[in-house]
Amino acid sequence: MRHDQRANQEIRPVKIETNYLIHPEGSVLISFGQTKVIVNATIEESVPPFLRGSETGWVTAEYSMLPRATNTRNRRESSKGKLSGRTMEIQRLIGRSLRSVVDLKKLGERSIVVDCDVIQADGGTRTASITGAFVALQLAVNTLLENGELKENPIKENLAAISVGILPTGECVADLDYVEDSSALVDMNLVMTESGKMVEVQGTGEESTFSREELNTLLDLGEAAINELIELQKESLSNASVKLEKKETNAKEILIATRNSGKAKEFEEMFNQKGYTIKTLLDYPEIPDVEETGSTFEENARLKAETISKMFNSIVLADDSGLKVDALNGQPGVYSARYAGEAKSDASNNAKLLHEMYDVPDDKRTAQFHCTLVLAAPNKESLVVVGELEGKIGTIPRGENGFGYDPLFYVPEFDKTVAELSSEEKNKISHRGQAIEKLTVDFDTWMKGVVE
Ligand SMILES: O=c1nc[nH]c2c1ncn2[C@H]1C[C@H](O)[C@@H](COP(=O)(O)OP(=O)(O)OP(=O)(O)O)O1
Ligand SMILES: [Mg+2]
Repeated sequence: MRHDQRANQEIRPVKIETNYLIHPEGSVLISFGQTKVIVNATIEESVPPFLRGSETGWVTAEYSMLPRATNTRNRRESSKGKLSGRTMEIQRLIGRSLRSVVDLKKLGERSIVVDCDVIQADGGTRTASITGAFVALQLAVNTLLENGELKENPIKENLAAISVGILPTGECVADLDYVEDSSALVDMNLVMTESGKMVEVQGTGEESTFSREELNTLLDLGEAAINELIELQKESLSNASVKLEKKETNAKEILIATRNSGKAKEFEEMFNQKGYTIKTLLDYPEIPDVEETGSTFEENARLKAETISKMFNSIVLADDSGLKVDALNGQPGVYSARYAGEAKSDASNNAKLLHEMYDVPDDKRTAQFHCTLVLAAPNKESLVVVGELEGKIGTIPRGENGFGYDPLFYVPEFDKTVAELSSEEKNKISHRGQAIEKLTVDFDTWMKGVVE
């Protein structure tokens, strides 16, 4: 009898949670009883030097264990300054195993890096890593298939791994936990594919020997367990794609990477009219601000859209806008929000603008509101559109509507400032309204590239 009452062929309860973390292209938390491993797959658009120009991809893995994954604290390998032989051996095993089921030509000249981080160890961490790594790899490949980067699935078949062994009682068992593993007479790691092909058999007599017949029994136990694991992998992957489809039927929601409530209100009005609901970063207070380090509206809008799109692994729109005053050589431009300082106060910005413009005569007070919109999706070239509104800088603030520089932006054709226009009137003529109209025109063609 096993110490935890399992039957000899019985594996521990296995759970595979997909999309565990939000940043990686493929992410999985896999647990075998108390053994828990986080596996993340990352797509990189480059390959190791020996494959450059070969149109062949690469799959590789790294393995590590947190200090308190074990009963007593293990020093981090990073603080020791070198990887142990065990770590090297395990990460090579994981990489080899994954590559055995990937057609690297079909993957194209890109790499998938699979990180296996053991957060709790209770035996079988390398086999749990391999079984989870396959799922993370498939999830990452799915993102390439979904956004059209890949036309054909490079994964040939499923792959999983299990440990088997012989206990001091002479019994052959599957999926040893730490207690069993530390006293086992024979210890074996088995990696196999769905079609029953072997990828790796690592069997060792620990101060003991085993017969050919025992080897056969171990292989049978392992094969049965691996088939079970492959079923679980498939189940978790199909649940993950159901979630994705649900996300797509919600596709009428668009995330806008802004924290400006004035912009948010205008986007909401304009997108609601087109049958979309919106979310903004005001709904995600925990996400840090994206630093606007660019020197053009486009650079900043790209920074905001592409950073948040990667983070959410979804389509994201960003707006970078501002006021360009001719008499000030186009200033404040990209610095509009921070014109009077990092506090980003509309009142101080308007006061500073009036001050800078106090001696500029009426016919030299021309200005433009500019808006660049960038729509970004993971692994896809972004869509960029712009809109501009011509006007003049007033001498006293007028009107209560809108936000930002609206009370000082005079529109001759209405004989009003933008802050005196209704939101409907503003949206029809504004830089943002014009940019959204252009976006609507280009959206369908761009979108086709996203879902194909
Ligand atoms: O329709 C407008 N009416 C008046 N003022 C406007 C408008 N559109 C932009 N602006 C001004 C406000 C802000 O001073 C700057 C945008 O700076 P910008 O970095 O794009 O936005 P932000 O930092 O307020 O929010 P976020 O980056 O989170 O979208 O231009
Ligand atoms: Mg900003």
